[in-house]
Amino acid sequence: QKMAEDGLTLQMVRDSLIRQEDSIVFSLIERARFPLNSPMYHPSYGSLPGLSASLLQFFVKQTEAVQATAGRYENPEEHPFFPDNLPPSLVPHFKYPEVLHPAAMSININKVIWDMYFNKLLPLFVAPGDDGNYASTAARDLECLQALSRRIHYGKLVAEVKFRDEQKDYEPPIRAQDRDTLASLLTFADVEEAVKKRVAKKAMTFGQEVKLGDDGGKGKYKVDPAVVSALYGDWVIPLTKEVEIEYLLRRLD
Ligand SMILES: C=C(O[C@@H]1C=C(C(=O)O)C=C[C@H]1O)C(=O)O
Repeated sequence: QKMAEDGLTLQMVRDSLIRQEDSIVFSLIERARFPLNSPMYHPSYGSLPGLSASLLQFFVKQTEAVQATAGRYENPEEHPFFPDNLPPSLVPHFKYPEVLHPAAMSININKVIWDMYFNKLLPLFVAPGDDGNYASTAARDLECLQALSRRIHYGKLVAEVKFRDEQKDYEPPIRAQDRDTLASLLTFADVEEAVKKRVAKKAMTFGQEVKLGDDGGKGKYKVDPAVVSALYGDWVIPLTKEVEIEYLLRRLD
């Protein structure tokens, strides 16, 4: 009956995930303009009023505080990386559609996304080196993190539509808190394959050198399409499914 209210369909949710691929690929391309710039990831670089935090951590916390004040986290699609002690929104309340079960609010896997991004992904697509552009680089990192986080937590909406479409199939494994059965119910291997191929193609299309006349830089991309495909196959898709499962486990609470 809720379905009629908000008209949400699996196709709409998938279209949004496809659109979000653009943001993810572009944010990776923008980050790849800068080398690793590792000093900003070391705790106690500079003299920051955040005690032992790295410059990057300081940057993210301060930016999230500003964005929280401007209402960013009022949107159920947004999840902060440092949710503790965020200031309240100071803008008038916007009535976002209430689509999800209230338990969705308790799910935030940004710690896992943070570790994956800095420890695994980053070294795969940025050049080594240091050009001193730490603030710009930190801003690009946060763009990547936020785009990835939004996509992965979109799993809540994916799970909600799948649950509504096949409530009878989902209820028994939810009651049994059976993760494996839920995982196989919500998996569509053909969709996953298409996603991995499409993001590689987007990395080729968006990351090519655009030239007039001769196609000089053929085969050279700003971010390796194979890395983008692996990012999705190894982390984005599995983490989206993890969010889907966490949501479904609480769906009947
Ligand atoms: C997101 C979905 O659920 C699962 C996860 C996918 C993904 O993260 O891209 C793709 C297919 C499903 O196995 C979906 O069905 O679209």
